Amino acid sequence: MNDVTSEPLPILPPRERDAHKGDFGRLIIVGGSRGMAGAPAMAGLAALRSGAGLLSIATPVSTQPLVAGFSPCFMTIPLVEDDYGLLDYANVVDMLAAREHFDVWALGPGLGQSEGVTELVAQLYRDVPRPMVVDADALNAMSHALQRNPQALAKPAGPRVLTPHPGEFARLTGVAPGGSLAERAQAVGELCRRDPSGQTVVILKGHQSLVGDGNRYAVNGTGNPGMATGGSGDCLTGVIAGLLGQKLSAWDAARLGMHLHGLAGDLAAKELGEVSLIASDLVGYLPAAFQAR
Ligand SMILES: NC(=O)C1=CN([C@@H]2O[C@H](COP(=O)(O)OP(=O)(O)OC[C@H]3O[C@@H](n4cnc5c(N)ncnc54)[C@H](OP(=O)(O)O)[C@@H]3O)[C@@H](O)[C@H]2O)[C@@H](O)CC1
Ligand SMILES: Nc1ncnc2c1ncn2[C@@H]1O[C@H](COP(=O)(O)OP(=O)(O)O)[C@@H](O)[C@H]1O
Ligand SMILES: [Mg+2]
Repeated sequence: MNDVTSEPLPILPPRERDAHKGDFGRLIIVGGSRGMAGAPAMAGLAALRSGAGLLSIATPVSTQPLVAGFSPCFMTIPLVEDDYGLLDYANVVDMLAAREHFDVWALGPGLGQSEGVTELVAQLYRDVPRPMVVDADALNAMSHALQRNPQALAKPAGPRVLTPHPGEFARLTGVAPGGSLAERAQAVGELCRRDPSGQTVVILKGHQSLVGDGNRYAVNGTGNPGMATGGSGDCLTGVIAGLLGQKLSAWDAARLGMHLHGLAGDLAAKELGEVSLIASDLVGYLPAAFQAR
């Protein structure tokens, strides 16, 4: 199977002298819940380090001040929560109303699992006409949505990049972790083809992460086991969203995002040693990874 670099990786165009933040994407991350404020924050920092123009994080009201505290660059949107700090149905209408305002959406980091989360994620997945990264608990929400509606992944209103690790992939597809590269690629292809409109790209993460769109497949050659730590995947979500905000296609943003995310992990491991790698190191080495290409 080809490496993600076998097909030339896209080069981000030089920035015009009169560029402004709107040129590089207005992103929204829907994530976070009580006890998991870090996940959307790591995704948000990674998105900004990857070049996004503007970033908002929509998160339950009790988590909002914690998320906002991670960076002065974060704008935050409070979401109605239930008694457990998880999203309430009430958010669906407001968030759908925002679907035209933001250029790129990323759903899931730290979102938690509840009826309200499943309802909100399933409707945003179907109706947002913009590129969207779907990760973590948003993938778990889509697993629940599929039980009610087997067509929940079909014909989304815009391009989708799904980023499951093997556990999330197994919940979504019933395909257990492991298997050969060819078997994993076949399972990824079947998941992509749940969307006959051909707008879905899937990254199956872990050692030898692979990306597919139902026709093309590629494996990522960067990264190391030092990245097997909480927050690494949240960071990848942010990188891909940041690249989508700079007008890369879903396929190109996934390939370049995987390559640079793993390169950042390799640079960090070289400097820090693999065992000491934490997700915020990954975020810190992203600028170097973007330069190293
Ligand atoms: N600081 C924060 O706020 C953080 C918040 N986070 C947020 O937590 C939420 C839950 O996400 P999560 O991935 O932590 O838990 P979960 O969905 O139960 O899956 C874990 C299970 O899946 C499996 N598995 C995973 N990888 C595998 C592999 N390579 N190969 C094989 N199996 C593999 C494995 O299952 P096992 O084998 O143990 O049965 C493992 O136990 C999510 O919203 C995320 O954003 C985290 O990002 C951390 C930092
Ligand atoms: N052994 C490994 N080698 C290379 N990359 C790895 C390894 N283990 C994990 N990763 C990478 O780290 C990230 C882990 O994602 P995920 O499990 O979703 O983390 P989290 O949800 O805790 O942020 C993925 O991008 C995966 O490819
Ligand atoms: Mg994850």
